Amino acid sequence: MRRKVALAQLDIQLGNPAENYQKAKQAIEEAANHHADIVVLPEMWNIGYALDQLAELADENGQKTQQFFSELALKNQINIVGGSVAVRNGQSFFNTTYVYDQNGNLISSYEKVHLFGLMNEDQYLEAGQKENHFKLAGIPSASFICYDLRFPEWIRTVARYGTDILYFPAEWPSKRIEQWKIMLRSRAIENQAFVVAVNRVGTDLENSFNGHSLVIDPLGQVIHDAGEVEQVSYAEIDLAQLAQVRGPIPVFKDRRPSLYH
Ligand SMILES: O=C(O)CCC(=O)C(=O)O
Repeated sequence: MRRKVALAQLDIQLGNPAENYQKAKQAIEEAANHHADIVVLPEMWNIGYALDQLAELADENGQKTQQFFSELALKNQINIVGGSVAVRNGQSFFNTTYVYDQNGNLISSYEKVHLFGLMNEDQYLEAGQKENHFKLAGIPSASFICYDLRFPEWIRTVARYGTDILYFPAEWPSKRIEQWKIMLRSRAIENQAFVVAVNRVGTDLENSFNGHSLVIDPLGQVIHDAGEVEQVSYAEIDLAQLAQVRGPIPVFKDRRPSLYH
């Protein structure tokens, strides 16, 4: 089984949802025109890290984003891993992913579990409490958000169900991009899964972002690097590779969870 994934490496406009929804719409339509099966967006694409404007700008109960994805997925017959958006729930704010199938149905959602203090998330956001495992385009998958990447025990907790693609939407700053690449490759190798990771480009008030959205195979080989410009780019995943990798080295079967703390 093969699947074509589209990586929407966007230049997110700080505190400008109108422009960002327009960019996301164009990217999803472009991916569909290129016959991608799945399109993936970056983290916090609706407003960027305008955390001090959450009260005015966060999406109330995620309603606007959910309607936006549902309509675009159905109209364009494309599966969407919707990066993440800033969402308001009552008095709390979350960094939330929505996943839609090509019929416009909400498949799952996820609230970022590990908040990144260096970008002040812990001062403004509530942390999520649950994992995000789902089947999309026929593929058992899981998604995380950016800083979650530094917690291999969290990734493994979700991946142990049998997960073929791990998605990582992010706003990962340029200055630590080598760590991004190394850790993404490690998560692919140790979980014997494909990794699809979508970062942003551009700048905000504090950081610059240089993309390098990646698709990595279960051996840890980078099969696609989106480079450093704003673009939608594509990679084909051959899921038959999973059995070839997992057969001779059955990592999940050989685990000794009773010894781990
Ligand atoms: O862990 C890092 O270095 C970057 C994390 C990050 O930027 C985020 O979680 O938004």
